[in-house]
Amino acid sequence: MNDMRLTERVVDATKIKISAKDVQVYYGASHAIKDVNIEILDKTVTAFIGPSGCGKSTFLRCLNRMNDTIPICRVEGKILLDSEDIYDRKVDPVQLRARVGMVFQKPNPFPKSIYDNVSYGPKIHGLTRNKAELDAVVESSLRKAALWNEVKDRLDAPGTGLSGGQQQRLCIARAVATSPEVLLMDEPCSALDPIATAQVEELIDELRTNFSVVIVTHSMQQAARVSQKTAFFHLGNLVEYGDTAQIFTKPSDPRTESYITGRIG
Ligand SMILES: Nc1ncnc2c1ncn2[C@@H]1O[C@H](COP(=O)(O)OP(=O)(O)OP(=O)(O)O)[C@@H](O)[C@H]1O
Repeated sequence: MNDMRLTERVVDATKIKISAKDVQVYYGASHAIKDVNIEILDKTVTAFIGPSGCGKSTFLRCLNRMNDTIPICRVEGKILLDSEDIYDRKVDPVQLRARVGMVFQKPNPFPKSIYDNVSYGPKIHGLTRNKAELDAVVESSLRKAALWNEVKDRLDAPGTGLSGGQQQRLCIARAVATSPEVLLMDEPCSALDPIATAQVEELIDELRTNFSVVIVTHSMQQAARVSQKTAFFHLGNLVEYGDTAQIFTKPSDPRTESYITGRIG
């Protein structure tokens, strides 16, 4: 944990972006998330950590209703984005996912050009009026994803032809192209080499100036490097949630302490 930069970290964001209340998730009869309450701040990176199978990804997927796509999955409780209940009947999940974007473990660009990968979201959501505006969104999204300089001369080349790290930054560009308010990242670096991981981590830090970022990670070093807030999950429970520096140096629950010292998980 030599590269932890805990003391540099100041949490100045106070606006609550997502508020989850008494959330339960079931897969059939199996109770995967138990009574989770959490308030996720705007313009902050929040890390979800915990042993394999503790429910990190399940809970992350609740935040943009990705669990809707799993037929046996049932979500109870309330999740508010700003003050709007995202499970309300009136909410269109497709529109919601433009506001709460997601980046997955394995880079998954569409089998289309780099340009088309990034322009797809703004096009289907009607966010631009003409080609010049679309070009501008594609460029600014690729810049936000720190990829523009590497691809600006080959926007028509297939996205799948990029390196793994570039593909993941393309997926980040695709997610930010719809100007989301929240970006969910499910182990976004697990398929990347250390150099690409460092680039994506640096990017995550920049992204929080514009978005609330929630990242699931298996790496405690990564959680310590990129996040200001950390939530520790264990057996479907949110055991402890607080400032990253506090969680890693003075956890208040013995289960958190066991995990961060390597005794469980
Ligand atoms: N699609 C699914 N159908 C049935 N059960 C599932 C499904 N997805 C997850 N589960 C179960 O829900 C529990 C939580 O899984 P989840 O993947 O959310 O944990 P996790 O903490 O993200 O794990 P990991 O770190 O291994 O990715 C586990 O018991 C898992 O087997």
